[in-house]
Amino acid sequence: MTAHPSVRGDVAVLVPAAGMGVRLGPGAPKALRLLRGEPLLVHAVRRVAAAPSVGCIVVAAPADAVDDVAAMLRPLSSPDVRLLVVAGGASRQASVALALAAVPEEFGIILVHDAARALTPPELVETVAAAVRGGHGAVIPVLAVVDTIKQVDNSGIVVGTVDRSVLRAVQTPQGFSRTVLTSAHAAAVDDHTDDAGLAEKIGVPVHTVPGAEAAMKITRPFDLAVAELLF
Ligand SMILES: Nc1ccn([C@@H]2O[C@H](COP(=O)(O)OP(=O)(O)OP(=O)(O)O)[C@@H](O)[C@H]2O)c(=O)n1
Ligand SMILES: C[C@](O)(CO)[C@H](O)COP(=O)(O)O
Repeated sequence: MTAHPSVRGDVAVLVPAAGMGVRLGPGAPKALRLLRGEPLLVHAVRRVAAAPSVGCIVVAAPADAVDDVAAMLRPLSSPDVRLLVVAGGASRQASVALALAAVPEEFGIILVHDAARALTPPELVETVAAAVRGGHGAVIPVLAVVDTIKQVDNSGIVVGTVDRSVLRAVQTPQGFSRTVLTSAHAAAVDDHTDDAGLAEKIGVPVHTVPGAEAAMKITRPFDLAVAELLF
């Protein structure tokens, strides 16, 4: 991955971690489930904190686990990286909004990540931060789509084949100037699966950078097994 010059500590990263992990199956909230003996959230925050640009991390934890999560993450904080934990909300978007409200005023660049992308390399955090620092108001990491994509109707019959050359699979962290992210959330009228979708809604151009295979989202049991192997 390309190395970028970075400015130590000018970036805040929001880590929504309040989801239940329904698709992963029964158990603790997904961010607290273990990968090689440590919670997914610990893996994710450790990698974010290792990115030189990051000066603050705000985690949105399950509401009944805020104190436990703060204690769990305390060893990852340092004089260079402030760590805050707030209670998350009923949707990812609500959790991001609650974390955003807690970001100290001095941070003008804000990235939004997923605890579920536990193995995201610090270099990807740097790449996204550098693109925002370079003047893009909204930045997302993307990968090419490798499968053929079909559109189907309600009975499962194929309606057509989509041109995959114009499609991208979107990852996190997604990066924003503070103004764009706060305006996008303030204008939100319905739920979106990512923050760039909110920026699109207010007419902000969204810049893409190359994603990373290791930034895969752990969603289903198969993904957790893959992450164990990748580790
Ligand atoms: N109310 C919610 C829902 C999701 N998230 C977070 O948003 C990220 C991406 O969501 P996803 O992978 O879909 O997690 P879950 O919502 O936990 O998964 P599921 O839909 O299978 O329950 C995760 O880190 C998750 O913890 C959150 O902070 N608050
Ligand atoms: C934000 C995200 O990870 C980008 O791919 C994704 O949209 C989250 O979606 P989910 O349905 O909440 O897993």
